[in-house]
Amino acid sequence: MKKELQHKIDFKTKPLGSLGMLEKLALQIGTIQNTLSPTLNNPHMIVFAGDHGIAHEGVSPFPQEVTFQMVMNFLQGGAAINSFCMQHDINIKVVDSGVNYDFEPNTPLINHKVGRETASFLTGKAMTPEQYEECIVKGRSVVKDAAKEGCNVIGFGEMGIANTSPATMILCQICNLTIEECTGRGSGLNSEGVQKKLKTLQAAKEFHGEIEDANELMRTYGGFEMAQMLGAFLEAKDQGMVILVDGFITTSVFMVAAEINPSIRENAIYAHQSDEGGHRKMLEHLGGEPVLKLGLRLGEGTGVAIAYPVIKSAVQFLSTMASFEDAGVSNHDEFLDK
Ligand SMILES: Cc1cc2ncn([C@H]3O[C@H](COP(=O)(O)O)[C@@H](O)[C@H]3O)c2cc1C
Ligand SMILES: O=C(O)c1cccnc1
Repeated sequence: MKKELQHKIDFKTKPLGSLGMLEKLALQIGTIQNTLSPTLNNPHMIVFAGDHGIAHEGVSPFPQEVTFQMVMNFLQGGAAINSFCMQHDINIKVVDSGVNYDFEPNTPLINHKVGRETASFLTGKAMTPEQYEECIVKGRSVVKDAAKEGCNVIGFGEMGIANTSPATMILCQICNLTIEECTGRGSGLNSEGVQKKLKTLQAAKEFHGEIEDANELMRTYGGFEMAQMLGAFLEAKDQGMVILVDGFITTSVFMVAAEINPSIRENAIYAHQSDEGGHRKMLEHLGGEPVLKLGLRLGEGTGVAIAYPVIKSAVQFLSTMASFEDAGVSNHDEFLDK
């Protein structure tokens, strides 16, 4: 199929390779769907939210309650991710994976609460084995439901005050880097704040040591929203979906998914490169080329939603552009740079 797709791309009425990255995306999406005429159907953005015990250690400039306050904001349509999903007709769903707040029973949330917050990974494992397993199952079920609605392209977002800290621990372990090389400002720490975060994460690293097993790594450091996202990534691969990968936190989860199932990389499009320093290192590790580089450092899935129209353009040219033959355009190749 790859060869036929490349032929279809090369014989469109344009100089060879002139649509740049769109050509790579068209080839990838056609290969994922095993067709010369891929389509993107019912795009979904699933935002997982959860609270973190490590938030009490002063690793974020914001208090924990911002997690539930932002969840309310998502539900009222007022967050950045709502704006961009609305702009591009992306179906947004919000999951309470483990927020430290009692939402009203009729709140339009997917209620997958596993706990009120994880345990602080400074002094133990963030999750029990049972909580971790529950997260994987619940994350998978959200994607199964999206698949039933005809969704074949999906992205994930997250909300969880302090979650750049577990993402940092995961990066450090998988890429074999020092905590110093992986720690950044998160949602806006000043340099003094970064030093405090660094010391806390270094202490956690000393406490836990090396963790080779990917599931154990997520159970040790991850949030409920991150572990559910891991289940969701694995399910999206099993469903053959096009998977859109967002920023620093989401990509840390994706790296764990790629340790568990390396072939998931074939389905992944890296929406953007975040301004959080470690994100570039994650993309290098995965061998991923970001679609956009806009200096975003927000999360929520915003990079995915903003990149989505570009990804749509890749499928669009493949399905609607004429070939040289169709259009009667001459395709001389005497001086062609091949
Ligand atoms: C108002 C607000 C909205 C956000 N939306 C996403 N994040 C982002 O910031 C958090 C991670 O950064 P840290 O580890 O420094 O706490 C996550 O919730 C992430 O999604 C936000 C953060 C804030 C404050
Ligand atoms: O890149 C991200 O996803 C990110 C960066 C900083 C804070 N929150 C999210």
